[in-house]
Amino acid sequence: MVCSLTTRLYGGDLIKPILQVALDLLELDRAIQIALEAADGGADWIEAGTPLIKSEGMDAVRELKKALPAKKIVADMKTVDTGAMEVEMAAKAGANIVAILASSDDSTVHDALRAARKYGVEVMVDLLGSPDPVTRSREMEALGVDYICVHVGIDQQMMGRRAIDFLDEILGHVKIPVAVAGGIDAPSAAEAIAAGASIVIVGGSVARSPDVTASGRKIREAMDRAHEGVIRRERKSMDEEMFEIFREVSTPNISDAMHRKGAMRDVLPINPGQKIVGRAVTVQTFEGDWAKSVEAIDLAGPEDVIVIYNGSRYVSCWGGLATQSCKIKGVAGVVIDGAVRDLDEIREMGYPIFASSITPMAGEPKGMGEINAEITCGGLSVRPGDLIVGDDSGVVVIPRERGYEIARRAKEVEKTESRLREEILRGRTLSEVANLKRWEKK
Ligand SMILES: O=C([C@H](O)CO)[C@H](O)[C@H](O)COP(=O)(O)O
Repeated sequence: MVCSLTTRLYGGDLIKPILQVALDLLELDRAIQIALEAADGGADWIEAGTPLIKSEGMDAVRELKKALPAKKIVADMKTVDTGAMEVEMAAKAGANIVAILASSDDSTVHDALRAARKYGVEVMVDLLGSPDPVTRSREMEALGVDYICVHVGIDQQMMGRRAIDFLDEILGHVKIPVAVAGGIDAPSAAEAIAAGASIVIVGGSVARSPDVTASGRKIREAMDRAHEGVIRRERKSMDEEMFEIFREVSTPNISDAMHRKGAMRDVLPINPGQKIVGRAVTVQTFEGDWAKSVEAIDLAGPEDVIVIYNGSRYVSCWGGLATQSCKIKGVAGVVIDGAVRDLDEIREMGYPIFASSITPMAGEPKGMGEINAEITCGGLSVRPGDLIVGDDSGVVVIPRERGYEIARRAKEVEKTESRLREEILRGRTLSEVANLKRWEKK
């Protein structure tokens, strides 16, 4: 669908779309550096993100204003009470715009507006979590706020919600400028401007990028060219998106996204350099009995990983012929809590197999056990349909009901690490960029 740009004429001048870069990190020194790079990349406004404000207080606003005196500083307070107090503190620290929550009581909005007018700052109202955003945005406009922010929060994004879908609901219902925030990247920034947004708020796509300036420029250019016409991207299914992300991120990223959980013990790659992503087809067998393991090949497909509990380190339930059969069938890979053999053949085929031990001795096809029951593999419970990702660091299990969410969160971990790596390459130590001395959990 081609969206034509809604030209917004305020007082006769076409308003250039605003790029606001949000600094949602905990360390102020890193935030200042990223802000300077974002300004070089075309950011018009700089936002002291809520996590930064919670971590550093109003020093976050003070130091950003000091570093970039010519830029508008937005304090994303997400105020929900004591409107005047929070606006006053942000204004006195140097903020030009203060963000409050639309879900706050009208008394808080009135109080915030009174302080805003007194201290010469503007108020942006964030629709995050509003049960009736259209009605509430109209009410906020009537109360006199300066901007409306259509916002899908980071946790909501991890569940698949997109700000651009939500934006269409609001535009056309208010006359004041509308901002959009929530997982915005260059294509969705262009879509937002073409749909009629006046302000695009970007956090992770810029602030967690190894090259902040280049990422900012890319979004700036997309916004400035939106008037040429934008093709709104067809959304992939959540399953497609999930598999795509799991193929991109590492098992350490995934484990971190699950708060350092989900890794199998003593199950390692037989063929280094291989990656597997798939849904578990589980096999419960007994020492050396390889019948059910092989029968599982008949049930498994290209997006499946056969996960076997055989329980013996000394009798193999898997070898070259089974691997050949899997490869021909196109099964994504095999994970075995147990022994494997015929390594020369398996390595020759370059097929992804993970196992806990190696032996030349096989057992018998007795047919004991079952397929697609819940099993324990590598010390973890694995249910049919759970997501399995394996790489040179090992194998992780993601509960099937959290697959998409964990994929998205792992992608955020990967983005954060890419920025930290850049700062280490510039000469800082890991403990400095991670500010370990401050955040060691006592
Ligand atoms: O307001 C934000 C969020 O609630 C964390 O405080 C972010 O600044 C906003 O979502 C923009 O960040 P991205 O979604 O990473 O672009």
